[in-house]
Amino acid sequence: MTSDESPTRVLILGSTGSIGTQALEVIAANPDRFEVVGLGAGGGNTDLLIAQARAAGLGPDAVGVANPDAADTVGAALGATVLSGPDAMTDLVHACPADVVLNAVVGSLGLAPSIAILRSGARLALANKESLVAGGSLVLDAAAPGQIVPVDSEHSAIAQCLRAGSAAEVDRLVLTASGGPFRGWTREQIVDVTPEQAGKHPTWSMGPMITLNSATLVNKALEVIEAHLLFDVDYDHIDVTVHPQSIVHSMVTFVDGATVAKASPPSMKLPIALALAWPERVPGASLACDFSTASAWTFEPVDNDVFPAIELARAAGTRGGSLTAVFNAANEAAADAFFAGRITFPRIVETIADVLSQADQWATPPGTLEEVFAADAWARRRAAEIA
Ligand SMILES: NC(=O)C1=CN([C@@H]2O[C@H](COP(=O)(O)OP(=O)(O)OC[C@H]3O[C@@H](n4cnc5c(N)ncnc54)[C@H](OP(=O)(O)O)[C@@H]3O)[C@@H](O)[C@H]2O)C=CC1
Ligand SMILES: CC(=O)[C@@H](O)[C@H](O)COP(=O)(O)O
Ligand SMILES: [Mn+2]
Repeated sequence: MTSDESPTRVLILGSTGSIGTQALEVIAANPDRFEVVGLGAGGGNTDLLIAQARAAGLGPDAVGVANPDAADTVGAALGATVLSGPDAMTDLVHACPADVVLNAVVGSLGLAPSIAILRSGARLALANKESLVAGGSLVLDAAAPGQIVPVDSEHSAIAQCLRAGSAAEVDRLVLTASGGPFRGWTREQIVDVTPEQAGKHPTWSMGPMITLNSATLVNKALEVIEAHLLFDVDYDHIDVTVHPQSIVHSMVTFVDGATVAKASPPSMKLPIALALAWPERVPGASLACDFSTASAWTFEPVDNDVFPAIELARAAGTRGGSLTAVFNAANEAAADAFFAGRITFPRIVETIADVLSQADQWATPPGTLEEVFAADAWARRRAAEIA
């Protein structure tokens, strides 16, 4: 960016979450480069949202809150009604012209906003991987080339590695996984895992849902689907390796045998800043690796017997249609049941498998968003019944 350019206008959906708050820190550190034009959230933390809106100098017309009661609270504090209700995020996209919209809400409820962002012509800085996994080809069809820029650390890493060669020169994508808090555990050991144990990620501080997904390796399963969709690489050319240090964020192996890796200490500020400024890098976004002291980076295979989620996702993704939406929705419902103490930790992924085994009707490509929503709703119902 040159000094005579105006700042990039950024709208943040999910501003009160882990990604949203880090994005606001990136923006606050670069006021000449970025400007916040709107904020949206669920309504679980009205004090924070009000403080964020005031700090950004936003009026109520640039704020959206899904929960209507929370929206009343936020509106009262900001002096007028804010956008509210289940469509508040898409309404916000329509109300706030932006250059970049960061979709950092959690879950497949991010799908309609992702489509609205793409239709608005803004760049979609995509943290909400569930919207891509659920919407699949519908999301890709709504996007212009290069309009979706990944925020997810692995996919941001792959996008950076791909600068080293052409698409035709790519042999394999290699996603790294931390392995989660139960790496090395047996099937017997994971039976008694509690939500509290599953909420302690070894290397990243993140929201509760993605932290649980990392523990089951469902997060990596969703990321394999995400990588297939974003980079148009077949499932049998996408590998996962367990890298407990979370410093190498993913790799690309090219046809001549070269593997290009992207490394940095675990911080989401780097991929967030890069997605907001894409294709430019933001100086000082994150610390760099320190090679003046000894360190070890290790890689090991995934234990697919104890953690079968990735193999399930490959099978669902390879069969296609809305089965990836079914996978994600079954997981969201099973995760709710686990958090509520109704099922054990291994039953989360077993529930996904059970739901997928009954989901043949959803194997055809969806023609409309409504078909995806129907698959999503069906899978939640089946998962709740099974759980
Ligand atoms: N955290 C991380 O490091 C990473 C996250 N991601 C992905 O980014 C997304 C966000 O994750 P994370 O920040 O950890 O999640 P958090 O749980 O920390 O934050 C979720 C955000 O979504 C908002 N939200 C919840 N329900 C709604 C709703 N109905 N409408 C609008 N907004 C809603 C929450 O608002 P409220 O506070 O009001 O409830 C909150 O702002 C997920 O898809 C995750 O997989 C990807 C890579 C890394
Ligand atoms: C930071 C990020 O992108 C997360 O998706 C992270 O990768 C989760 O860690 P796991 O590798 O344990 O799933
Ligand atoms: Mn990730």
